[in-house]
Amino acid sequence: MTHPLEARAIAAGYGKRLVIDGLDVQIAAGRITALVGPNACGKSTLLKSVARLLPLAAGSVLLEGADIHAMPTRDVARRLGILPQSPIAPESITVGDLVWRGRHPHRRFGERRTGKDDILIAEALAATGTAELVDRPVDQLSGGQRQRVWIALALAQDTPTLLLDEPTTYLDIAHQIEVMDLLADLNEKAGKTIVLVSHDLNQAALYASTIVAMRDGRIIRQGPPEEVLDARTVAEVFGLDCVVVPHPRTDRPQIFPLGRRHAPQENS
Ligand SMILES: Nc1ncnc2c1ncn2[C@@H]1O[C@H](COP(=O)(O)OP(=O)(O)OP(=O)(O)O)[C@@H](O)[C@H]1O
Repeated sequence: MTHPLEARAIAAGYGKRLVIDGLDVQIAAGRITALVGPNACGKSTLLKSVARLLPLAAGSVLLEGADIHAMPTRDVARRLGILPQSPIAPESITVGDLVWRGRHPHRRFGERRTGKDDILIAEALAATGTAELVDRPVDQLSGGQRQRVWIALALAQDTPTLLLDEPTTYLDIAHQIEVMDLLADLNEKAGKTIVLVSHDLNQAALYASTIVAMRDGRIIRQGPPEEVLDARTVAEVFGLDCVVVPHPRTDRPQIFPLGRRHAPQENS
């Protein structure tokens, strides 16, 4: 089976320093995959590398089975939507104009905006609760409003695969659930493949069917939350002692940190 996205022995970093080196990952089609791990372990670097936002020092990335580096940019943008960690909007752009940019990869030069564009933009604004912000300049929004507008842009792009770097940062708890429910819905109903970076292990456990746990630029464990999110992995990846209890509704593992771990990890 062809994976929507696959990294083969990739190396990437900044300047001469490689953050990831010889890393393999296969993203399952039609699933939600969460990348978790401590600050600076390389989650964003991995996401940017597979999205072609960062050059590879070695290895290859396959998007729907084809070498992403050999693909025209427009073709990549039709297949892959990405929400980077700190996206920067053009100065004074309005919400409506920013979300409209999500439609650009789908049109030829000079082609007019169509009814389908209008529908997809309206849907993206409605799904993210940003329709009433449509005429506001993006740089005057709150952090949470802005984050939802960027998600709307990624949705308007209407790609089969979405990569989202910490999509719920800046969001209050209700909006976090709203965005995660929206992603779950897109995954279930539209079959979208979703890869997200998350610092919230419990949220990742609830929504993702695959957890990829990273440390020091390497994948330490990968699999369903029930298999990956145990006390041993949390100790190994984050250096924390914790208890794991099943979520009362879903039975998915939920982590309660007890404190930093002082004992050597090998003795766990
Ligand atoms: N633009 C950059 N230039 C130089 N070094 C960078 C750059 N971006 C990231 N790094 C470094 O690469 C390493 C991995 O960073 P990365 O952003 O991939 O980590 P992360 O796991 O996403 O972290 P966080 O959870 O803090 O967002 C870090 O040491 C970081 O300082």
